[in-house]
Amino acid sequence: MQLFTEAPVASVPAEAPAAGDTSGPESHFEHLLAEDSRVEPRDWMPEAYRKTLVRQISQHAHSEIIGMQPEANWITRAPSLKRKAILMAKVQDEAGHGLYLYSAAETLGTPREKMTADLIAGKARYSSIFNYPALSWADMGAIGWLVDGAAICNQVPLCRASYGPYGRAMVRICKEESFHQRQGFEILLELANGTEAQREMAQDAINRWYAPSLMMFGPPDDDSPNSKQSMAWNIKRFSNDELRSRFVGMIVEQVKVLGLTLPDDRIRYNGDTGQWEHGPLDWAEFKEVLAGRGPCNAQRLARRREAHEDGAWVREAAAAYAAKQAAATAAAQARQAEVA
Ligand SMILES: CC(C)(COP(=O)(O)OP(=O)(O)OC[C@H]1O[C@@H](n2cnc3c(N)ncnc32)[C@H](O)[C@@H]1OP(=O)(O)O)[C@@H](O)C(=O)NCCC(=O)NCCSC(=O)Cc1ccccc1
Repeated sequence: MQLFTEAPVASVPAEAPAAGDTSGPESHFEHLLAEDSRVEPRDWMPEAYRKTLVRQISQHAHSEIIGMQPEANWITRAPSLKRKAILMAKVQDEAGHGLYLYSAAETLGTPREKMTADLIAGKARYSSIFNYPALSWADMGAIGWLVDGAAICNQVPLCRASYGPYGRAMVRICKEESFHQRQGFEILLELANGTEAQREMAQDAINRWYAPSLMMFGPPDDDSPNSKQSMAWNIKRFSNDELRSRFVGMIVEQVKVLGLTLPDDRIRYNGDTGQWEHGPLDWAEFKEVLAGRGPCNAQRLARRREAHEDGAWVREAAAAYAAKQAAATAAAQARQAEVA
């Protein structure tokens, strides 16, 4: 069974300006985009391009970190040692994704401390999906299948994003998300083939996560202020609606393997447009969640703040150790200089 539809591409190195292209850094930047090549941290870039990347990459990093919470809540309640080990590994992977992404954003000149401060102050966005509660074990299946599935659909094209550090981080992240999606699907498959109560639990989880997972792709194209410019800069390769349609086409087939249903009887393939269509989504609810008034926004931020405060001693210890190492290195260099 095909779980995701597009293979990640290898990174394309930034090329030197073409012969004759000596008219300045702006034209080098335009040349890189025209050649569909990578822009690297050393390259000149318009301030608006830098700002857009910091916005998107930091939001993405925050989503990975906040996104650990709904599943971390279930680690102690996983139904077996094997499930517990798998879930723990998955949640750790999400932390790793957050760290790659913060590192990618830092290459644009924004320190991680600033991004974290914005998040815990409630000033930064993270994906709407993580403001919904995980109510049963079946939600671990639905999150893996639908949430990681939507993340893959959105992120595989980002492997070709024009900014090198972002695109390269996405290649690795997509490989891991693909495993996450399979583990979620497998949880649901086992429940779907279990007792009647387990089957109902799986269906209930799909019913609750379906619409929020479709909203992960962002507002409809005619209400997406950033898409046009991000596509012109080769950051986004497809529009929000195109990716949403692709995702619907993927899960509508996969749900048949589960023997379960999607809570949407308006799904159909439109042969004229080549797009999968779905029933209406509640965009008023989406806006409420983005405004901080979703079911779990307050809880997610409070938990993130608490974890940051609890981690203060680790940051202090790491800084003290680094200072000690730097002093020892400086002393050794001074001794060597004396001997020489
Ligand atoms: C597609 C989009 C999300 C939005 O397109 P854009 O062109 O950037 O914006 P557009 O003009 O269309 O929107 C207007 C405004 O609405 C905001 N907004 C839109 N949608 C959302 C939303 N859903 N939630 C919250 N806000 C949203 C948007 O920021 C903008 O506001 P701003 O102007 O900033 O104030 C894009 O940023 C992207 O591809 N990001 C990278 C992928 C990424 O971040 N993935 C995260 C999930 S990772 C994951 O799940 C892995 C995992 C699995 C399991 C467990 C743990 C982890």
